[in-house]
Amino acid sequence: MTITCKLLLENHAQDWQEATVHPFLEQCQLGIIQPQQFNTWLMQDYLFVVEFTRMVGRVLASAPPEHFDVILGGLAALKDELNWFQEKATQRQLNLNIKKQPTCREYCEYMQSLADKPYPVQATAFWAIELAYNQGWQLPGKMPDPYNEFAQRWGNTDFTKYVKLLSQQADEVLETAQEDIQKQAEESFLIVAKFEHNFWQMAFHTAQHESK
Ligand SMILES: Cc1ncc(C[n+]2csc(CCO)c2C)c(N)n1
Repeated sequence: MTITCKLLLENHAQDWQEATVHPFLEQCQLGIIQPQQFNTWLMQDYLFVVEFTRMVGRVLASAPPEHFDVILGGLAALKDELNWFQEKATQRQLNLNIKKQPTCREYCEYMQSLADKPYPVQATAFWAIELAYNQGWQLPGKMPDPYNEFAQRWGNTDFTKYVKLLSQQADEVLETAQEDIQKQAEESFLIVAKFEHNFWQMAFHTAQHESK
């Protein structure tokens, strides 16, 4: 049987729940997240998005030309995204010239390792990483300021449509992929889910002295 993005979400509902539902996001929604927790997330996520941008560049390099439109759209959005992170950091007087925490570093190393994987595996991981934020920031419901800006950024309908297109592209190539490649795609989905959970944990359990 062919694996699809929908089936991955159905077959691994528990793992996906842990990736997208977390006290960090719930406490943003309640307006009670501590600044050092939020700032740790913001700074580490900037470093993550830098590496993610490189990953998307490599996904483009592996993709068939019919998939370029969507991926190039994603890369254009990342240009804006990186500038926006810098703006947010400046507003909060955060220095982005910092080291990655181990969880962030391991996730980034994993994204680098995807370069050696067949395109259907890369396309599945790419979709899963984007979906994690699309759902995670949307599920808790309307957030108070200043978190609403973050929730809107990744929970809005245009971003949801873009993530849907990513799933269609992944499904399309999974359909003709050999069984062992489908298996690798499934593994990549589970690894992304685990790293997403760990990333929330990292920010949520940050110690005060580690936040700057
Ligand atoms: C840990 C972590 N996982 C996923 C994303 C999702 N994401 C990566 S780049 C980007 C902008 C649009 O492509 C989005 C939403 C993230 N930021 N951080």
